[in-house]
Amino acid sequence: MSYSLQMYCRMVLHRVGCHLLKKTHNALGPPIRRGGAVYSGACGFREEEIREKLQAFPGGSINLVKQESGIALMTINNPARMNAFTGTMMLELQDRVSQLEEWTEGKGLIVHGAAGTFCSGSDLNAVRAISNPQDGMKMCMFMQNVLTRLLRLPLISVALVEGRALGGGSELTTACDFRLMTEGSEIQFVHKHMGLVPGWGGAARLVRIVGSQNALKLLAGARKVDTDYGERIGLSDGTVTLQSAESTALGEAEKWVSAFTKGPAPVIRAVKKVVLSGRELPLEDALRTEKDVFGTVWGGPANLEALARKPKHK
Ligand SMILES: CC[C@@H](C(=O)O)C(=O)SCCNC(=O)CCNC(=O)[C@H](O)C(C)(C)COP(=O)(O)OP(=O)(O)OC[C@H]1O[C@@H](n2cnc3c(N)ncnc32)[C@H](O)[C@@H]1OP(=O)(O)O
Repeated sequence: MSYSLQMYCRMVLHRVGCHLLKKTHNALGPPIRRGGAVYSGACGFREEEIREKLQAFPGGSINLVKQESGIALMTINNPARMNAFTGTMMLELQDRVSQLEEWTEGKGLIVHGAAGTFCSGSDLNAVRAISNPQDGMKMCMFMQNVLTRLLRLPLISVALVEGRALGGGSELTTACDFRLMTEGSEIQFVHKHMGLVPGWGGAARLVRIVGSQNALKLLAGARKVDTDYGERIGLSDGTVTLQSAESTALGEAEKWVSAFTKGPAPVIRAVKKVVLSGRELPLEDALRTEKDVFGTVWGGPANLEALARKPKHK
């Protein structure tokens, strides 16, 4: 076959391949599918198996209030155990994330702990009972799925840290867009002291938040992060101080996040989506996602109303 015929055939095959790839990409939508889990049956993850095991460890709850303001409050509630995650709380966290994925008016989320402390990680009684490698890996995959979906919610999320955030509790803080800490609170990745590394996705997210050197210090040193150090390395986005005798840390956190959720829900949710794809996707995928999301707000009610107002951004 002559060279020019070879080149022609290669060009045709290349064009057909690109066309099929483009059709597949458009059909599947952007790589970050709503509620995109990391592990599925396709990679041997049998969720029903771990759900059954986690059911055997009851106690505590994950409470959720979806407010008129568009800001939801999620409470890690197991105060007798410093808000440690029992098995049923892990399952409830998955249910609450599913509810938030369906909340189309939502704009923000504050995750906090009951009784003035954040969360002391997995319930050690449950951990001891599923300490074999197989069950440990299944729990790890389950919690990675749930926390990845939490971070990917089209809501601006804040972890409000009061008291202590330890182990899995420190990992939970990294599954929010922002972290606010109260005076005297501490975030500590204690995993090394447990002979472990993070398993709920906390290491992967921590590197993206504070950089690999700081992540190494926090994990290899199991270093306590207080408000000053947290702000210095970028793990904390602010220290919550009570403005009056009546104010509460939760109220101050709501004021803080409200600065970013003011505006129509479709626009705020679109902002989170384009930042999320910029954070997670290769450039060209992120650009395509941005184009898709732009198309949902361009000429929409908020855009047309703003144009009619002849806005002046003082
Ligand atoms: C992927 C990581 C993940 C995993 O591997 O699955 C983990 O998160 S492993 C768990 C990591 N967390 C810990 O190791 C924290 C252990 N707890 C503590 O260090 C301390 O309790 C504290 C959180 C620093 C608080 O100390 P203190 O103020 O002195 O209170 P107490 O220690 O007396 O605690 C009160 C009460 O709560 C129970 N508790 C606390 N944390 C847990 C926990 N993670 N699991 C189960 N129970 C917990 C503690 O036992 C006390 O109960 P009583 O003994 O009945 O009084």
